[in-house]
Order: sequence, then structure tokens, then C-alpha cells
Amino acid sequence: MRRELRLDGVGRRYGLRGPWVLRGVDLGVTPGTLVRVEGANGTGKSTLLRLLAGIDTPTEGRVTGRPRTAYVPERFPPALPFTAAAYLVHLGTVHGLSRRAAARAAGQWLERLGAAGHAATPLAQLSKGSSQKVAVAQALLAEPELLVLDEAWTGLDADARAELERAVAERTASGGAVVYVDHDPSRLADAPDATYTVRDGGLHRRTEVAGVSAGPRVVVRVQGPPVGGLPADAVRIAASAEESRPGCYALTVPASHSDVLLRTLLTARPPWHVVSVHAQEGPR
Ligand SMILES: Nc1ncnc2c1ncn2[C@@H]1O[C@H](COP(=O)(O)OP(=O)(O)OP(=O)(O)O)[C@@H](O)[C@H]1O
Repeated sequence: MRRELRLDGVGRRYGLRGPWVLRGVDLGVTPGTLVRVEGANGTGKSTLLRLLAGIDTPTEGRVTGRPRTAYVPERFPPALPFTAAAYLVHLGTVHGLSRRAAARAAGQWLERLGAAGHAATPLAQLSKGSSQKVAVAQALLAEPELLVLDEAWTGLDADARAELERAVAERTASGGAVVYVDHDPSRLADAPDATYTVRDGGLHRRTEVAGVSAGPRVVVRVQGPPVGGLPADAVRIAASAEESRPGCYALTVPASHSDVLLRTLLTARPPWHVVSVHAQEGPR
């Protein structure tokens, strides 16, 4: 993702005389950031996400800077005459992958989400949870620049929920943006770069109270080359980095992002040495 996706003066209402669900919304989604959207039921969160995902257009206002976008809808339409794998390959080619690359990515995502055994199952016969895994896989297949997740964790088992959190961290680490809604306040807690509440048709940015944070964090101590600094992807993932002496850092990261941070450091050129990994203790 090279530039910001922007909503300027965006409004949406359904029908010619329907009430405005959203009005005067200005929002920039910056590359490499995670954005959470909150709000009471029926306030317009899904409406906003559909506009961000580009599957709906505003009644008024402008959307500019659209990157390659993928979307996991609140409700996934499974009644299509495809097996899970055939559906994913088809969508992968729609996203611009070759058939071979799409088949490989489909296999990898079904495996990561614990649904490899359902590759040959017709979509209509999938359980709700497996169907949700396919919905998630179709969005991740082509490594989108912007990933929009509307309650995408709902219905997933614990392993798949953790895998989706890792996938979110991977997207932002590689410079993409992720926007999500989730009913669970602890979902990716501490990880968002910005949180917005949809209220009275408008978008209100939440400012964090200093020192108060909701989710578990991990401190990773690493050692690398004394000059040159941390790999750029690691800087993007870490919530904070303290250099104690040249090349020695203590990185604090939301627990959901620790795997991706470790992988980034260990696969860097040259690789970084991980000295210790432990849960952050005490008040923050
Ligand atoms: N396709 C549509 N046609 C008509 N009205 C719609 C449509 N989609 C949403 N609405 C209305 O717009 C308002 C906001 O709905 P939306 O689904 O965006 O809210 P939400 O915050 O995502 O709700 P929830 O938390 O219940 O999922 C609601 O009053 C809803 O009935």
C-alpha cells in the first residue's frame, strides 16, 4: 500500500429518503496501520466497512486512494456451486493470481486455518465455522494492501482465531493496512494504531489514556548489528523499542503480534539473535 485511502465528507443513506446512517465522515487509513472500529448495534459499523472495502459507494462525499482491497463480510454467502478449494482458486484468479499461485495460496490458507480437510467439500455443506475459514482465506489469498474484517473472528475455533490475529500482524508488518470490527473488546487489544467509534452518524477517534492498556504484552530482547538499527518491519510491529546499547533492544509488542515479530527478526538479513521473550509484568 503506497498511499492513504481517504474518505472525505462521506455520507451514506439507504433509499432516497432513508435516514443518514453516516454523514460527514473524514477518515484516512495509512499504510502499515491497524484500525479498530467500534460502536453500538446498528450505528453503521458495517456500512462504514463496506464503504472502506469498496463494495458499496457513498451517497455523498469522496473515496480516494483505493489500494488492492479484500474484505471478510459479516455474513459470508456460501451457497455457490463450488468446493472450498475451487472457490478459493477462482477468487485468487479474480484477485490477479495465476491458477497455480491461487491453488498454492488456497492450500496454504486452508492449512493455516485448520480447514485443509475441507478443501474438497462443497461450500453449501460446510459447517458455519468452516465456512468462516473459507471467508477468511479468500480475503488473505492475494496478500491485500487493505484488509477489511467485519466480525471475521466470529465462528472460528481458538486456533483459527489466533491464526487470523497473526495474519493481521503480517499484513501490517508488510506495509498493508487492516480495518476491523469485533464484538470482543480484547480482540487485538493494544495493537490498533487508531480506534474509532461510530456514533450519531459520525466517526469519533478514541484517545487512549496514557498508561492504561487492555491487552497482554510481550517483551522481546534482541541483539543485532550495532549499526543500521532494527529491521523496518520489526519497527512497524513493535509498540515500543528501547535500545540499551548499540544493537541491543527491548521490544514491547501486543501478545497477538509476538510470533510475527520473532519471525521477522529471525528471518532478517542478517538474522537477529533473540535473547529472551517474556510476558510484560506490572502496571504499564
Ligand atoms: N442494505 C441496507 N438497506 C437498508 N438499510 C440498511 C442496509 N444496511 C444497513 N442498513 C441500516 O443502516 C443502519 C446501520 O447498519 P449497520 O449494519 O451498518 O450497523 P452496525 O453498526 O454494523 O450494526 P451491528 O452492530 O448490528 O452489526 C441500520 O439502521 C440498518 O438497518
